[in-house]
Amino acid sequence: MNPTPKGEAIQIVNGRLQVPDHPIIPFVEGDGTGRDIWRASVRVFDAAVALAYGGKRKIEWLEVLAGEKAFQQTGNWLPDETVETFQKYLVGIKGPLTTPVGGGIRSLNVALRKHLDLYVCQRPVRHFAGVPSPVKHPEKVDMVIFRENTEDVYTGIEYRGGSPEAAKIIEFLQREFPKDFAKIRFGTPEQTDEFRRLIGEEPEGKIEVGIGIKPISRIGTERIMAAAIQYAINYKRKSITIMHKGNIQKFTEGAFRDWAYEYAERAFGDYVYTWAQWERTKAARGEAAANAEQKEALASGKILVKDTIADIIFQQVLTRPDEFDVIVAPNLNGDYLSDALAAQVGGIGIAPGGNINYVTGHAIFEATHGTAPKYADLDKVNPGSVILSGEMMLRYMGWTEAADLIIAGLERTIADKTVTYDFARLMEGAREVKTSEFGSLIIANMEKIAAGQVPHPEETFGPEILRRADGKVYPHDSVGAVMTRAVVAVPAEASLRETAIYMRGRNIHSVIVKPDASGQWGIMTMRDVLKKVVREGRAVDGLTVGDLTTRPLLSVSPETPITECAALMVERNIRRLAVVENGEPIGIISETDIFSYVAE
Ligand SMILES: NC(=O)C1=CN([C@@H]2O[C@H](COP(=O)(O)OP(=O)(O)OC[C@H]3O[C@@H](n4cnc5c(N)ncnc54)[C@H](OP(=O)(O)O)[C@@H]3O)[C@@H](O)[C@H]2O)C=CC1
Ligand SMILES: O=C(O)CCC(=O)C(=O)O
Ligand SMILES: [Mg+2]
Repeated sequence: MNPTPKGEAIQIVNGRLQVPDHPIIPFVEGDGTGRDIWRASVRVFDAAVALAYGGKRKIEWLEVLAGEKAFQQTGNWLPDETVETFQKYLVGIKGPLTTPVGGGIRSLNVALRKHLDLYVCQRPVRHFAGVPSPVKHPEKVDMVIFRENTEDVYTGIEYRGGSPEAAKIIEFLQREFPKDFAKIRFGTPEQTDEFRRLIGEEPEGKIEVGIGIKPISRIGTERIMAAAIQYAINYKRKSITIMHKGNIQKFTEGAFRDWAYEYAERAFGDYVYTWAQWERTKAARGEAAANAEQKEALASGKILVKDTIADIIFQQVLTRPDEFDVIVAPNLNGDYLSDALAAQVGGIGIAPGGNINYVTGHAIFEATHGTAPKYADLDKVNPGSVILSGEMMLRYMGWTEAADLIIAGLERTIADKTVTYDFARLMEGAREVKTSEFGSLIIANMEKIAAGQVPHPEETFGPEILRRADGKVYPHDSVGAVMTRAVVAVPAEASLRETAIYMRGRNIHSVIVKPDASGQWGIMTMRDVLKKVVREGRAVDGLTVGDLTTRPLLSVSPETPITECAALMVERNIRRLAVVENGEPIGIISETDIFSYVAE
């Protein structure tokens, strides 16, 4: 390990991350393609931070060893020091690490998640304009997988067929649960040999049955569900789908579904409406009453919590992607689904993730893909997944400006059709570039965007979600503590129809309108559409958001006491206000936010 760099540790105080200007962030470069990818990615992270904060902030990187490099240098695949360093510094990032199939070491990736109890594997899946995709409407894919990250068959309690351990478990089942033992198809030498004879093979007089154990707990289910619901509330997501194979695995995945529903209703009843509620109402008062209840709940802004069985979900996310938003899954289902969904938006080269414990604050960000060994050291693969994992890390730290810049630089680079082999092979007119070149182009584009030399790509592509207040702490009874922190900003030229479709899809009632020539931000609300278009009988086509925008923004600061804000809203007869800090909108405060505060 390198000597500890100058800088300070990120800490968590009263459940909030405290990020110094020079945080020490441990990283593992990873095996295989990890080396090329890390070299390109770290340059992008450093450039984004430097451009966003003009030298005031800087990440002090601390390399820690894991995988092949660790084994070569220390004889240990995952040195204790690595785990301790991630423990100490709270937030880190890693490249992929190799796991052999059928034997050898257990996964180091999984070991790290378990050591730090990183119970959330958060994998956003969204489409970047211009990225090639095998589906017709990749832009409809905007989902976030919340994969439970510490339980399930991923726990790794397994016994090799023919081993004394497997024999012991089988004997135990035979003795204590004979009915269940009888379900093992080849659990006795007689059963095994009978089939061997049938296919003309010699009997062997022995059994070889591998045994795996799948633990799924109530508390483990509740904490992943809590993270998913909180995310859906914070980011105005409209539904949460529980993915499970509970029809077959009744007491593990079936229980996962039931516990998730129960918890959602118990802990977040004011925010969600569940299909379990719908079923109960249907049983008591009929289907029409259940439908009416659901309709009313969703109209009031509640998030729909539903479930889907794990096999059919793979078809539904392809054929009806707009019906899926946040997806909560047990460990293995989430693993499968994240690779499959990545394909819909351009593949695993652009699939980021974060392993997070929202209680302790520990987090290690990493790509969804593995080491892709056939491409190792060829400077060929797409570094996009690690770059976007770093973008998630910066957002988690509250360094939103740097994160935004990475997204903008990446979007511009893709829009320019300068891409790595995986996109180039599917994109007409693309110029294939190396891993390192792709990183350099993102940096060059970020520099131009920061200097205002090229339009920010989001200005061309429509709605942008501003998350300027992520990670900031405001006084308990102030607007900042209860406001909605994700602000949807659109350019005034955006079409009204497209914006209305976007707002309806996400159940949002207002959008912030980007500054006009005088630098003033504006707002357009659902009510403006009713008042200025529908009531007046105007045709929607041809109208832009700018036609309905109110400028300047009527706003409050995040420090405004909630009582004062409520008085202003009542006095002016308005339902929502922008929250502005240093001249920039950082949130929206609505009647519903204030009502939730009162209810809590
Ligand atoms: N978190 C982790 O560290 C993970 C580690 N692994 C480990 O990685 C090793 C290899 O696993 P494997 O199943 O081959 O899966 P990989 O994800 O490593 O690679 C599978 C295929 O995905 C494509 N791919 C992967 N990374 C990129 C990239 N950066 N840019 C473009 N395309 C990419 C390539 O497709 P194509 O051939 O079409 O070009 C590649 O052949 C295993 O030991 C596995 O256990 C796996 C997943 C996660
Ligand atoms: O640890 C590994 O090797 C594979 C892990 C994996 O595929 C994942 O977590 O998505
Ligand atoms: Mg995987």
